Amino acid sequence: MKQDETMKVKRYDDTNVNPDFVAERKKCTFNIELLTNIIDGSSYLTETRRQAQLAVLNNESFSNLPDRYYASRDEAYAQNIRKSAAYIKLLKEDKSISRAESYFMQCLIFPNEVPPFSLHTTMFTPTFESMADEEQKKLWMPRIENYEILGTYIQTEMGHGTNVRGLETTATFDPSTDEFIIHSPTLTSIKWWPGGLGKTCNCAIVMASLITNGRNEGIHPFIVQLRDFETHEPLKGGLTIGDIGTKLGFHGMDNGFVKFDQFRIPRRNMLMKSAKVTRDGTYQKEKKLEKLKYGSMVFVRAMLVFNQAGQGLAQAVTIAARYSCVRRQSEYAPGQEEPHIIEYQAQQHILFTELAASYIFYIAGNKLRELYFTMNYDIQKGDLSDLPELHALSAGLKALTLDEAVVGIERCRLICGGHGYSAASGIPKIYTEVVAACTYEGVHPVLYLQTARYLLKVYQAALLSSSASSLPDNQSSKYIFRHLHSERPRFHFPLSFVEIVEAFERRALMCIEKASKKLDGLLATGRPHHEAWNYSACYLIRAAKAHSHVYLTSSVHEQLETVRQEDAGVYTVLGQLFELYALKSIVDHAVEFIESCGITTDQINICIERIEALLLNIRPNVLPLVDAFDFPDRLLGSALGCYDGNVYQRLYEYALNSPLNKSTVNVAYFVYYIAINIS
Ligand SMILES: CCCCCCCCCCCCCCCCCCCC(=O)SCCNC(=O)CCNC(=O)[C@H](O)C(C)(C)COP(=O)(O)OP(=O)(O)OC[C@H]1O[C@@H](n2cnc3c(N)ncnc32)[C@H](O)[C@@H]1OP(=O)(O)O
Ligand SMILES: Cc1cc2nc3c(=O)[nH]c(=O)nc-3n(C[C@H](O)[C@H](O)[C@H](O)COP(=O)(O)OP(=O)(O)OC[C@H]3O[C@@H](n4cnc5c(N)ncnc54)[C@H](O)[C@@H]3O)c2cc1C
Repeated sequence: MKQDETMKVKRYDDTNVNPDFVAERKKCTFNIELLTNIIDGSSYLTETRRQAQLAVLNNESFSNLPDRYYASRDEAYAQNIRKSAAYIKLLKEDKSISRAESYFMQCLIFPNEVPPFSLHTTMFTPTFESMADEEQKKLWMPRIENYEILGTYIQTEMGHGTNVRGLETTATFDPSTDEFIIHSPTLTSIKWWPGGLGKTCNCAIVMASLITNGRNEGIHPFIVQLRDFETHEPLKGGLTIGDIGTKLGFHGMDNGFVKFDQFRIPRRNMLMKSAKVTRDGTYQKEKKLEKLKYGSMVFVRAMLVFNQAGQGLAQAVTIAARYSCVRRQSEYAPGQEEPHIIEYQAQQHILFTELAASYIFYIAGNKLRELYFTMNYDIQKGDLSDLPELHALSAGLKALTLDEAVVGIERCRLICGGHGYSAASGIPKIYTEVVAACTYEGVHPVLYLQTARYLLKVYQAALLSSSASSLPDNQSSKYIFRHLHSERPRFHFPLSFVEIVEAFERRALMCIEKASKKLDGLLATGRPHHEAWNYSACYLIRAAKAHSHVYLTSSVHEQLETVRQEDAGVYTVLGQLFELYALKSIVDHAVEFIESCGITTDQINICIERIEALLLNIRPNVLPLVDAFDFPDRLLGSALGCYDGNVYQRLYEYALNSPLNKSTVNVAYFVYYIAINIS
């Protein structure tokens, strides 16, 4: 990005700050900047992010409507298109903007929004790059990269989402014209949901069943032009396209539908890296590369851990923490001033456990992102050996962290009392965006079952081997080999960090063993595999969740070991958050830990006591810990969560801006009530 040397990156504006906040911030015991660097991934990324954010704040084309929460759906969409146009213009003009910079800019330009063009960058382009052959890339990529082509990813249909193999849309090869005919044969086969399809994108990757020489060869990707590049009108020849209507959130996004009626595309629009249809209609495929077609789903799932679970929960926690340090309520001691609600242990228990979770998801999410890019490098070169691991890990972690994050966001809203229910708190918007991610890119029971499928395979392999040496170091399931044939240790309380990680591993191994036994038991009664699998689902899902918890604890523990060498203050606070998250999970799943680690109910009670001690330890640092997330006020969009803590003034301004306050007597009231009463 072209840097403006005159722009100085200032962390926060320290003028006009609520005196309660000034006092709170003085209690800080650690170096906030260092912690921010850890959350971002490095000091370089912190600086990159701040420069990118500043560029957005200083650019008027990215300004929002006077108040985003009062926008109608039309206004929200129009605003997103206006900002998208300015953003894409900027990316085209300044080719030096890096991927990370553009990502940071996008987050602030579209706070808690998935903008209409986002499928172009997150799914359309990655799928095309991964599935097209070299000649196709040469032909299409220049127009994709300069946004002349704006694409979406069309997979889900009205009748099928999870079962990709069950999709009904067909792409039938017609050798007489050298074309594929894309067709929606039924009402349920209408493509439904793709982001940006309704009004915005002019092209798409369409997933459809390939039929040639009368044979159905299964689901394949095709690049399809949907709209005219000049007029933006849907192309003639068999397309009905539109927006699917209002949803729980995503108001600024045109999720769409498309019905294909014998719509023709050239044969070479089939993406032909791993499979192709020749001019005479012969189908050829490279079996080894078949699973590449699932690749963009793996990418987005892996990114959602830090981007939605980590960041979404961290934003809600920031808002709830700041508000809790301003809000005073109830008589704590007779005759004394009402305390800030942060002083109530009940408040602290919810707030600090969610604070801890947000740090865990952020840090583990960053590690998963790095792992994805490392593994994907080989995968794209044709070595798919890491794909099962990456698929299992990203599926399980997407599911677990988002499951926990949405509950956490809602808990944060609840502990803000009545004002949490106002859109002005910013939390409802965060919730509706993050909860969408629990559905898109795969519903969670299904994803957990994918992870479990992989775990059972690893477990079977471990039963046959006594050493883990056959597994590469980066395999998150290595502990299965390590612990299967080793003695369970005696755990000491309070648990050390190393013991915490081993306890999670032992619990996961037990859950995997139980799932395997359950499945084998059902198979032994003569049930067919699909039925035995279905009636083992509860065990399998428990195993997948426990395994995902292993990754969370072990990757954050690894980070802690690095921090220990660097800074004692940061190590202490991060250690407290790690311990709090881990102990709360142990208490929440006490039965599994008692059974797998040979610990007693008394020792669970020690964990409960330790949690209470940790709440006291964390209390002085609560504002600095959320300040370390370094969220600009504009990103949070919250009257309760602003850096300066001037909550009441902002709430009042928000109410005064309500469109209902534009008149003293509302027209509808006049027409339907006063007028009728008068007559
Ligand atoms: C600092 C800067 C960084 C920059 C980062 C950028 C940040 C990006 C932020 C992200 C923002 C996100 C915005 C996104 C906007 C919304 C996008 C929404 C898009 C969608 O929702 S698209 C539709 C998604 N649909 C689904 O997810 C459907 C779910 N269903 C499936 O995935 C599969 O069909 C299912 C359930 C896995 C089963 O399929 P099936 O055919 O039945 O397969 P099998 O079970 O028989 O398994 C076959 C075999 O394949 C393996 N498998 C399955 N899936 C995958 C996969 N994805 N990858 C690899 N391998 C896979 C499976 O394990 C089996 O293997 P075996 O060896 O056991 O046979
Ligand atoms: C905001 C949003 C954006 C989206 N964007 C896109 C997009 O850009 N492109 C696109 O193609 N799609 C998109 N989708 C669609 C999304 O990917 C699907 O909704 C999702 O994959 C789930 O499919 P489904 O809706 O058909 O649910 P179903 O598959 O019908 O599942 C319904 C429920 O049935 C149960 N179930 C189903 N199958 C199983 C099973 N095998 N085992 C156990 N339980 C099962 C689960 O409880 C599941 O929740 C989007 C969806 C949303 C909400």
